[in-house]
Amino acid sequence: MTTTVRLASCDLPTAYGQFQLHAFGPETGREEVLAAVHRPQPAGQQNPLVRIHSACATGDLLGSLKCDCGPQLATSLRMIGASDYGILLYMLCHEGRGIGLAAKIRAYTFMDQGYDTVAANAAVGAPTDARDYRPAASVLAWLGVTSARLATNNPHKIDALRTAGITVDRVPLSGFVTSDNRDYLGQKDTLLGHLNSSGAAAVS
Ligand SMILES: Nc1nc2c(ncn2[C@@H]2O[C@H](COP(=O)(O)OP(=O)(O)OP(=O)(O)O)[C@@H](O)[C@H]2O)c(=O)[nH]1
Ligand SMILES: [Zn+2]
Repeated sequence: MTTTVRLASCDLPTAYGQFQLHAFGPETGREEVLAAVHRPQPAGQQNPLVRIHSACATGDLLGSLKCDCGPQLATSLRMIGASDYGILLYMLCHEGRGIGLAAKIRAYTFMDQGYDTVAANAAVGAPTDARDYRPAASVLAWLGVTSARLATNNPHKIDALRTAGITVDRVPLSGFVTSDNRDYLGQKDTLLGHLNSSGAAAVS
């Protein structure tokens, strides 16, 4: 595995609050993780609210109703912006559960024919999930995070941080169900082992 290093930083005022941005990636190559840190009193709070968000151009940018990424991202940013210490890790390298945008779009055409999300990935020759969370753990280590409240329904993210020595409490981030994403959210629970992605109660 290549080492994840900080490539650039700046301050950024946003609709959700003031953030410090850091781009991380391998020493030679493209950036992989955008870290947005909201910490109004830098010396004070520990145990940040953390969201590790896998890039989803269709959901995050276009408002796709086929998944829950868009509302999960907006809700996370609202929660982080309202917190005393919060961190969004936007995983640029995790589009399509790590298989990339083109492969995800190809998989969507199979899902439109009735394939579930696992079978659709297989139909395009892609693994079910190709995400590596070690860069996210490296970024949190760089930020000095030793314990976190992680907003997720995905147990693999929790396991990855714990393996890296970070203490994790889970904050559920579910309930963003639409008629278009209902089947997919159910498949996340039954096929991918997620913790009630399709649950009724949304985090506010
Ligand atoms: N291959 C594939 N990727 C998808 C599909 N729908 C969403 N994605 C991608 O899945 C990633 C988000 O994963 P999810 O399983 O929705 O959620 P998660 O990030 O694992 O878990 P949470 O932390 O609970 O949100 C993003 O990179 C999306 O682009 C799909 O049908 N096929
Ligand atoms: Zn999505």
